[in-house]
Amino acid sequence: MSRAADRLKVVLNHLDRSHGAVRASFTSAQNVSYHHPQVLQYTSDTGVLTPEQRIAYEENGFILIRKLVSDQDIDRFRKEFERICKREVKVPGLVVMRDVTIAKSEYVEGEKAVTKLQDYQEDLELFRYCTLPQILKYVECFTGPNIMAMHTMLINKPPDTGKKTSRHPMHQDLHYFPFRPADRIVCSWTAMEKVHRGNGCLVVLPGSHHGTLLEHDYPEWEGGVNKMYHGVRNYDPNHPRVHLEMEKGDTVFFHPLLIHGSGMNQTDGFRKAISCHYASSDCYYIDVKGTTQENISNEVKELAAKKYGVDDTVTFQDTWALRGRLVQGDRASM
Ligand SMILES: CCCCCCCCCC(=O)SCCNC(=O)CCNC(=O)[C@H](O)C(C)(C)COP(=O)(O)OP(=O)(O)OC[C@H]1O[C@@H](n2cnc3c(N)ncnc32)[C@H](O)[C@@H]1OP(=O)(O)O
Ligand SMILES: Nc1ncnc2c1ncn2[C@@H]1O[C@H](COP(=O)(O)OP(=O)(O)OP(=O)(O)O)[C@@H](O)[C@H]1O
Ligand SMILES: O=C(O)CCC(=O)C(=O)O
Ligand SMILES: [Fe+2]
Ligand SMILES: [Mg+2]
Repeated sequence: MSRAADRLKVVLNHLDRSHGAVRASFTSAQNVSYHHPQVLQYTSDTGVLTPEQRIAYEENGFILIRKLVSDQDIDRFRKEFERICKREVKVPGLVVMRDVTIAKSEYVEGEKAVTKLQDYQEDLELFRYCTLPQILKYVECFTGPNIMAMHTMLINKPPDTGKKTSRHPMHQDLHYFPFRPADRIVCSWTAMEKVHRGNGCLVVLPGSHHGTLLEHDYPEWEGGVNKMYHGVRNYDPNHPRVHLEMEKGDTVFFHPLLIHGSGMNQTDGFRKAISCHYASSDCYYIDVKGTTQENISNEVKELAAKKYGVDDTVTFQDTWALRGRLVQGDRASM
């Protein structure tokens, strides 16, 4: 463990023994703690995360919990995914995204054409993922007790066609979110099968969540890039990278500023994962005009205009408020 972690651990032990001050500083809206320095910024003590796990998240910006979701649940999500691809169910608001090379070439039917389902919140069977008690138990450590499911995805990373478009460029998810504070947002990402370097597992830059939101844009990739797959413009190429190899049911929770992406799928199977971004319902919307998020906000509004046939009185924030679903506690400002 690093010296910083050693120091955190000493202070944490001290605080746990004293007045529950870590919890107090976390729940206070302003994070004002008059008598103690705020040692743990990212998690609260709900008795779920061990001190070691809290320190690890503090340092790394992610935490991996093995076998959190059962095989039975994952098999149900997979079945529902197949039904959706075969168009046996129609889900309001769902975006079925096809890989850019597939979409622009031959006609492919069924799940082999689908790279990602986005916004499955109206599908009761898939949305069950966002309400699983064992997931929410962890989510609460990051968001606090009032929890909204803000963004839902089922990723079906296709075998690469040779153009490397199955990659997802390195990015921070906060780029897409017009709400704050960032520390009260967390992504839960569950492997639906074994994911490894060969089929394009998640790649993370540990500790990058300590930085600020960076400028994002389309990477200059010769073979093309999927719609809205923005990447961080400049990140330190020497920053250590970690490939998150996971088994079916393993779940990673990560901070929205953590720089991450996924590599090419070099196998002939479709690499599946299901995810949900949660936020405290006490978060608030921000205006992204004049910020680095303006580019994605314009793309989303343009898409929303086409998809819902609405005009530009629908704001980037509205598109989020419409999709968000309360999963625990009370709905406040979101
Ligand atoms: C709201 C953002 C939320 C993100 C939150 C958290 C972090 C997540 C990080 C990400 O995942 S970023 C990626 C987010 N992706 C999306 O939000 C989904 C974007 N995709 C879509 O909305 C649709 O797939 C799209 C509108 C691009 C296409 O759907 P359509 O049903 O209109 O497809 P169609 O096959 O009719 O093709 C229409 C045009 O789009 C093109 N197209 C289709 N799939 C594409 C693709 N994947 N990339 C680029 N272009 C694509 C297609 O070639 C064609 O071009 P042309 O008009 O030039 O002929
Ligand atoms: N040239 C590149 N520019 C920007 N990002 C890249 C580039 N090549 C890979 N990446 C991104 O880096 C991350 C990790 O990729 P990684 O190197 O693990 O996969 P890969 O290049 O597909 O395969 P390999 O493991 O064999 O190198 C992914 O998010 C990927 O999109
Ligand atoms: O490749 C994946 O499964 C994750 C992609 C990702 O980070 C995202 O969609 O935000
Ligand atoms: Fe992401
Ligand atoms: Mg590489």
